[in-house]
Parts: sequence; C-alpha cells; structure tokens
Amino acid sequence: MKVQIRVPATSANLGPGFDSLGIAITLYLTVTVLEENSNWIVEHDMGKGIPHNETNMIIKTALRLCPSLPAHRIKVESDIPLARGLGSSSSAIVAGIELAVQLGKVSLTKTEKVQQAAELEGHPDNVAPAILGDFVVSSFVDGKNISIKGYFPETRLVAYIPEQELLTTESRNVLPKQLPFMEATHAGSIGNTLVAALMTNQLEQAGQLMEADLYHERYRQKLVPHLAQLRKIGHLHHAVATYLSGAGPTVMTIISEQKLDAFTDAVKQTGLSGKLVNLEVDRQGVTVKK
Ligand SMILES: Nc1ncnc2c1ncn2[C@@H]1O[C@H](COP(=O)(O)OP(=O)(O)OP(=O)(O)O)[C@@H](O)[C@H]1O
Ligand SMILES: N[C@@H](CCO)C(=O)O
Repeated sequence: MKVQIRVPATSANLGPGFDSLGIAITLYLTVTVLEENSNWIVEHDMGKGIPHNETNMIIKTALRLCPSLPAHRIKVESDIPLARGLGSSSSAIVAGIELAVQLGKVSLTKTEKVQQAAELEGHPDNVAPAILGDFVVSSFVDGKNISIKGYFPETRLVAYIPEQELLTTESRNVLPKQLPFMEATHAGSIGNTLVAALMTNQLEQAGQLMEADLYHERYRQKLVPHLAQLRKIGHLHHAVATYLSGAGPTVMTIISEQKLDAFTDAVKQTGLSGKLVNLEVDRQGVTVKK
C-alpha cells in the first residue's frame, strides 16, 4: 500500500476575516507513505530547521491522535513556502491528522478533523479550508468549531512572496491586546458584509470590503511595507483587492485573468525582490490517493 496525502496551501483573513476566513489555493504539500520502519524517517528537502524524525510537526500531530501509530518512512514534498503566510504549519497539521487516519485507522469525520486541527493550530482560518477546500468561514462557540464552506467567486490570484520568513508568532506580537468596543463592532460589521458579498458572488463589493480591514493590517504594516506598495499597483490595474495573506509577509492580489499580466509586469518593474506566483482557488481540500 502506498498512501499519498495532498494538502493545499491556504490564505487566511482575506482582510477583515481575522482568524475566521480562509481560502485553499493551488500550492501543495504532498506526503507519500513508504515502508514500515523501526523509527520514523521523514525525507524532505525543506531545509535544516525541519526535523527528519518523530519530532517533525507532521509526525507529532499524527502521534498525538494515535500514540500507537507504527513508525514508517515518509517522503514530504512541498511547494508551500515556510513562514510566509500561506498556511505551511496548517498543511503539516492536516497532513499529520490524515496520516493518523490512514495508518492508525483513526475514524474522524471532516468536522472532527477541523476541530482537532484548529485546536492544534490555535485558530481555524487556515486548517478549515486546507481540509474542506474552497472558501471557509469558521468560528468557535463554547469550544466547538463551526466551519461553513462556500464557493469563492471564480477569479485569479497573484501571490507576492517575499524572500524573508515572518513567523506567525512574531506577526501576532505586534497586534493590540484590546480594541475599543465601537471599533470592534465596526471591524466585525465589515467582515460580516464581506462574507455576504462573497456568498452572493459580488466580487467587486467583496474587494472593497477586503481592503477595509480594521483588525490587523494597519498594525502589521511596519513588518510588511510592500503591502501598501502592491495595493497601490493593484488599484492602478483595477485588481479586485490586495490583502495580507495570513500573518504575512505574502501579499495576495485578487484580479481578473485579463488584468493579470499588466499587474505582474508593473510589480516586476518596482524592483521588489520577492517572487510572484499565479494561483487559483483549490476547491477540494485535502485528498488521499491509495
Ligand atoms: N511540512 C512541514 N513539516 C514540518 N514543519 C513544518 C512544515 N511546514 C511548516 N512547518 C513549521 O511551521 C513553521 C511555520 O509556521 P507559521 O505558522 O509561522 O507560518 P505559516 O503557517 O507558513 O504562515 P501563516 O500561518 O501565516 O499562513 C515553520 O517554521 C516550521 O517550523
Ligand atoms: N489569522 C492568523 C493567520 C496566520 O496563522 C493571523 O493572521 O495571525
């Protein structure tokens, strides 16, 4: 048996949907399960910081769900860059949960998988679309995760991915501990209206709301000065919206296919050193091939 688990990258927040909204996108982490072994071996070329043994996040997650899981050699391939705001840690957690399900015969519904993954990640906005695919709106009520999947309007996406990593913990440290009540309700109303616009396929309206975040982008701006620059280029080229993907530093631009080339050409002319990647929404979420 050769099991292959494929998990999409994700882009969280979409502006005002902090810790709640996310989309799955067409970059993938793939785990191939090879033979049983006396200890866990994780083959990968993701860099020195990522363990090759049972301390790897994928294996740690799987063992947490199923401590008796028999050790295997696994191969991990990924085109999701680490610590760039594209949900790499969530994809590893989701792969670990699926590994426990496949090898340990752990039985979990999709809802239970999202619950487990969101508890491990600390917030559901990346793990929920990584599991369910497409666009997901998530929250916790009395400790129970509620995730609703919707159809994200047809569009193209361009990710500007800087060379430098930005850990989520570091990017959360610049956020305020509290927001005044009226500011919080206003920020929430923008997020609510954004969800309504997306669920009713009103992408233009959604774009305005995505750029009206009051929760996090203004506090993170100093860590990601390229956000304002890219948003300005987006406006000049009639992009739908430009927002900070997850905790950054990646900046995502939503744009129609017709305007995409002119936008990317303009970004290239700025001399910004990051990479531009054309993407689409992944509609499926995690898949398993046997
Ligand atoms: N495939 C993987 N295997 C093992 N560890 C991983 C893997 N992918 C990510 N990690 C761990 O997760 C860390 C990055 O997590 P972090 O939450 O900071 O960023 P992110 O998930 O890429 O971005 P964001 O949450 O903003 O979308 C990496 O530095 C690494 O320790
Ligand atoms: N909602 C999270 C996503 C990154 O994990 C944040 O912006 O910090």
